[in-house]
Amino acid sequence: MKRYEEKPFFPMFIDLSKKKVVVIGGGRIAGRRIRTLLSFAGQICVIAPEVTEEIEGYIKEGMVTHLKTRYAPELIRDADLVLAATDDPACNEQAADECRRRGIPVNVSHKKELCDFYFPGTAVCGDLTAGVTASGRDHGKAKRAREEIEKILIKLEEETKA
Ligand SMILES: C[C@@]1(CC(=O)O)c2cc3[nH]c(cc4nc(cc5[nH]c(cc(n2)[C@H]1CCC(=O)O)[C@@](C)(CC(=O)O)[C@@H]5CCC(=O)O)C(CC(=O)O)=C4CCC(=O)O)c(CCC(=O)O)c3CC(=O)O
Ligand SMILES: NC(=O)C1=CN([C@@H]2O[C@H](COP(=O)(O)OP(=O)(O)OC[C@H]3O[C@@H](n4cnc5c(N)ncnc54)[C@H](O)[C@@H]3O)[C@@H](O)[C@H]2O)C=CC1
Repeated sequence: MKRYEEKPFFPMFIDLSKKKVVVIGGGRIAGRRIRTLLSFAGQICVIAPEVTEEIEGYIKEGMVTHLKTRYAPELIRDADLVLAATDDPACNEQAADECRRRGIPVNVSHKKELCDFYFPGTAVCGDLTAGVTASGRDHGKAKRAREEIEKILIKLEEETKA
């Protein structure tokens, strides 16, 4: 697929509240993304033989469902969105291929060139939601921008309330 790298990704705000997001892998990165997605997604399913304590907590609380197994193509059949976030590049790439065949948007955490969308830094405050990306070139900068935006959103919310 051709990548129009001279143009930034369009920040589209999509309704995930009735959608199923499947996260493949249950490590640190998966945990960070799930933590964000909990505010947005209707259903989150994790596919991984082992998960971190953080994710285990979400599962116990009923916030996330868990398929305690390795990735297999049939497990993502009913997914609306997929995050391939295992530490096994071959597995992530296989999942990305399967998603392309099925027309499911996929994020591949070890290789930005395979991402249909980047995972943004997010800030939510009242009705205001912001997402930020550094176009895949500087996640640290995206994080700093998100932190600054968060402060602005909090300030705006307080001003609106006053
Ligand atoms: C391209 C992108 C694709 C995608 O969507 O996955 C991608 C790719 C990669 N990130 C890597 C590493 C780290 N990423 C972070 C953090 C964040 N990364 C996020 C997004 C993205 N990361 C996408 C767009 C990036 C952009 O906008 O430029 C954020 C915004 C959202 C989120 O992940 O929640 C979040 C900040 C959230 C916030 O705080 O707001 C940290 C921690 C830190 O910076 O503190 C580390 C250090 C490791 C660690 O400690 O985890 C590596 C490994 C290579 C390397 O180390 O460089 C790759 C792979 C590659 O570059 O090919
Ligand atoms: N995009 C980003 O922001 C970042 C991406 N990365 C990349 O993300 C990937 C994951 O990193 P971490 O979460 O730190 O790894 P981790 O080692 O904490 O977790 C890996 C997880 O993948 C699971 N897993 C392994 N093989 C699997 C399979 N076949 N099916 C299902 N689950 C499987 C393991 O059980 C474990 O839960 C790495 O490839 C790394 O290169 C790393 C840092 C930041």
